[in-house]
Amino acid sequence: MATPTLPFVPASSCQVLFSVEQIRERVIAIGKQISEDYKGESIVLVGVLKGAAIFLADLARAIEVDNTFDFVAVSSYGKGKTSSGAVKLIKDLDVPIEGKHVIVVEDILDTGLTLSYLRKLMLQHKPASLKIATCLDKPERRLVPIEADYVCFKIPNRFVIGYGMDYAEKYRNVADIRLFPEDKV
Ligand SMILES: O=P(O)(O)OC[C@H]1O[C@H](OP(=O)(O)OP(=O)(O)O)[C@H](O)[C@@H]1O
Ligand code: HPA
Repeated sequence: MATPTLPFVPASSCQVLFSVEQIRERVIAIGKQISEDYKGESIVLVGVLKGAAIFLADLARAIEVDNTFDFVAVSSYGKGKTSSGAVKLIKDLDVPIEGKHVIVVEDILDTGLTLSYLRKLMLQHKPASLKIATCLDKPERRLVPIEADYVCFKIPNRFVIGYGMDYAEKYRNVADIRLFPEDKV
């Protein structure tokens, strides 16, 4: 028997948590903060595919200090909304980060498993410094102790979509950030 597929939930039926304007304001503020913190330095932004691609694109343009970017890819959530707990590296860095000021850029810090795995991995490359920037932080869900240095918004324990964040690979293109209905997963 074929596996039943859930009906598609249109993004328009999901409640807006943060509007395009609210996101823009916070990204600009974080970009400004980073520009002050790294005045006179060069930084490497390391985006975590795929979710962070859109936040990184906006953040990089809000940062005034010299910056380059690279991407890594890890996976733990697969097609669903719950983490399998096992983080796998799918794509490594393309450029060396030894001796560089690195900021890992994430769309969301949830259980912390992804970022604590990545932090260890990045530290093995001996960067001059390592910080974390995340668009969203869901502190109630944390399973391992890790905090971000730059956070656009702290959110409650609800599954969100949009601005790069997916449910089963969909909704990444939604321009704002929305709550995914709890009864639809
Ligand atoms: O703090 P955690 O519980 O580890 O969750 C955060 C991670 O989960 C999502 O990635 P996902 O594996 O869904 O891949 P994606 O970026 O391609 O959506 C998100 O983009 C973060 O990387
Ligand atoms: O709330 C979420 N939405 C999308 N992806 C995620 N990865 C961890 N938490 C989330």
